[in-house]
Amino acid sequence: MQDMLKLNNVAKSFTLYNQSGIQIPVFEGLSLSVEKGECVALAGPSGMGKSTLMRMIYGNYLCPAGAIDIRHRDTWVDIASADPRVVLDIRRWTLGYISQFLRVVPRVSALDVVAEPLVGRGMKPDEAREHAAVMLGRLNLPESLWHLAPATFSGGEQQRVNIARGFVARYPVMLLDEPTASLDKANREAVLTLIEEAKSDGVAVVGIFHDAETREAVCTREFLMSDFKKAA
Ligand SMILES: Nc1ncnc2c1ncn2[C@@H]1O[C@H](COP(=O)(O)OP(=O)(O)OP(=O)(O)O)[C@@H](O)[C@H]1O
Repeated sequence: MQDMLKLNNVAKSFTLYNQSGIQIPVFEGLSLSVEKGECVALAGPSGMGKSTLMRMIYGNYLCPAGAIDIRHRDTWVDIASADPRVVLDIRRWTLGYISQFLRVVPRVSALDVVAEPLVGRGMKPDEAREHAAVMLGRLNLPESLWHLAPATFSGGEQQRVNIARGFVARYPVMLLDEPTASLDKANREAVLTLIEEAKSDGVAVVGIFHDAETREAVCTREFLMSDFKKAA
């Protein structure tokens, strides 16, 4: 199988500049490869750096040591050192990220929030909204909410808008940070089906799933973060 993501000797510490420059070591010497169709669960106790690693892969946190290589447009690109314009192109076409919380934009309807990744790829807005409607329907979001801005939605409703937005366009690599955290059983099942479909399409998935049942249902392998814990 083909590798899609390769982390090589990655390390991370935080420096708290407003608290006497205290250093918080997180992990070091971390290497991980993820192939097409795999779903790797980042596992390990709280505070081991699971969310931090996700944000580094997405390019939100700096990567001070090592490389984060992603297969983008059939060439390997190191996100850790890539030009910001290249990172944006990677996010548009190659790397999707479903965080725990929806970034709510005032006055933009749920339908348009979900359609946006497709519009960003050049699809006509009406056609993109049709795809968005299908995805919101699959995630059981009541049609009465589709034309409202998600700011007033419940936690579970916002999470489903976020998931619909993440799955409406196909990304060859996906990062999922607790995608089922606020969902009931029926909606969790809907999300698991979307993840299974992505895997069947060859998407390489990296996820954090605190719920063991969900993890066992979709993950092909666990990656234990505590093996790379950096000593204080
Ligand atoms: N922006 C930040 N600034 C300073 N320290 C941070 C920052 N983000 C995370 N940390 C620290 O890095 C460590 C790892 O945090 P992280 O949230 O990645 O852990 P986690 O394994 O995802 O935990 P959990 O399972 O509880 O969500 C923690 O000690 C945390 O305090």
